[in-house]
Amino acid sequence: MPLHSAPPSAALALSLGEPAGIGPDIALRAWVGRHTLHLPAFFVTGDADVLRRRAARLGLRVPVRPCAPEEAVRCFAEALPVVAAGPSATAEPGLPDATSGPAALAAIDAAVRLVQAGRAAAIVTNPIAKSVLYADGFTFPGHTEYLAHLAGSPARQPVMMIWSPELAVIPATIHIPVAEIARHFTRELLVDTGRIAARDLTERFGLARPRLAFCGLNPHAGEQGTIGREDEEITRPAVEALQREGIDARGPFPADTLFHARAREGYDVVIGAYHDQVLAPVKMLAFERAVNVTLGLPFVRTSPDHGTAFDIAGTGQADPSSLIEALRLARKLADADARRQATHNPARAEAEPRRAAAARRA
Ligand SMILES: NC(=O)C1=CN([C@@H]2O[C@H](COP(=O)(O)OP(=O)(O)OC[C@H]3O[C@@H](n4cnc5c(N)ncnc54)[C@H](O)[C@@H]3O)[C@@H](O)[C@H]2O)C=CC1
Ligand SMILES: NCC(=O)COP(=O)(O)O
Repeated sequence: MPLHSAPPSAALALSLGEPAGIGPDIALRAWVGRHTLHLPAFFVTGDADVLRRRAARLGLRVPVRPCAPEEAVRCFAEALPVVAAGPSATAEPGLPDATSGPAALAAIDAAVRLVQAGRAAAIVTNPIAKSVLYADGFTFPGHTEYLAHLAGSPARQPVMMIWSPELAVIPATIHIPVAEIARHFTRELLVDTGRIAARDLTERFGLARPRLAFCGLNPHAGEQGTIGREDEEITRPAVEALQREGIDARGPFPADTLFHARAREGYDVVIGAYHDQVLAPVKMLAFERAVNVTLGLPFVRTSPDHGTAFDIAGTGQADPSSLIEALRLARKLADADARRQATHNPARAEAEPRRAAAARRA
C-alpha cells in the first residue's frame, strides 16, 4: 500500500474523541504544556465549542481557534487550533448523549481525510466509547478496524500494538467476546499479524530484525497439546511459517512467564492470543506511557492507551501523559515515513507539497 505522507511542516490531527469523555481534558492540558514539554504541533478535529466549554469548566485559559490545517503550526504557539468537523456536541462530561456518536465519528473521518490529502502529518485519536458508537449503528469494533476500512487496507485483520519503552504487545484477536476467541484464532491470522508487525517495526520503528514472541492461547502454551491443541496446531505452525520467511518469530510461550523483567529482554514485541492476555501486563507496567499504534496502515495513527474515563471527565483529574506520548510517537513515525519516502521515491517526495496544495484547492 503506498504511504500517505505530508510535508514535514504539516501538523498532527487529533480527533476530539467522545465529547463526554476525557479527550477534551487531555487535549487542553497537552496544549497548555506544549512549550515545556516541547510538543509537536497538533490541531483538534471536531466541535470547538466542546473544548471551550471544557476549558472553562477546568479553569484553563486556552484560546481555542478555528483554522485551516495549514495554519495550525503557526497558530499552535498562541492558541489551540481546531479544524471544524461534524455536528455540535451537547454531552456533559461523563454523560454521553445522542450527539456523542456522530460528533466523535465526524472527528475521526475528518482527521483521516486530512492525512490522506497530505494536510496532516499523522492522526492521533482521542478515546471513543465503543458502546455509545455501537448504539448509534457503528459496525466496526473500534478505531483500529474502522481506520483500516477507511484506508482500504487489504489486511485480513488490522493490527493493534500497544507500545511502551518497557513492553510492546499485539493482541491477535481484538474486541471479540471471549467465547469467540478460539474460533477467530487461526494460523492465517497469526501469520498476517506477524508479517505486518515485522514490517512496521523494521520500517517505522527502525528495528533491524524485530524479535516477535508468540503467546500460547492455553495455559502453559498447551503443555505439548495436553491442555488444548491450538498451540501445537495453530501457534507453532504459524511461528514456523514466519521463520521460513526470515522473520524472527519465536514461541509459543506460556503467557504467565512471558512478562517478567528478564523474559522481556528476549523479544521486541509479544503477539498474544487475545486482548486482556497482553493489554493487562502493558497497562500494569506503563499505564501513563503506553501508546496504542495501528500497524499496517498507509498513514500513522496513534492513540493514548486508555479509554474515555467517564468517571473523571471534566474534574481536572485526567492525566494527559499517554496522549503526550502518543503525540510524540506519531510525529516520530510520520517523520520516519517521510524520510523513507524521500529515499525510495525522491520524485514523489518532491511532488508531495504540490499534490497537497492541489488537494487543498480542489
Ligand atoms: N482508544 C480508544 O478509543 C479506547 C476506548 N476505550 C473505551 O473507553 C470506555 C471506558 O473504558 P474503561 O475500561 O473504563 O477504561 P478507561 O481507561 O476509560 O478507565 C479505566 C480507569 O482508569 C482511569 N483513567 C483512564 N485514563 C486516565 C487518565 N488519562 N488519567 C487518569 N485516570 C485515567 C479511569 O478514571 C478509570 O478509573 C469504554 O467505552 C471503552 O470502549 C477504552 C480503551 C481505548
Ligand atoms: N483496549 C484498546 C482499545 O479499546 C482501543 O481500540 P481502538 O479504538 O484503538 O481500536
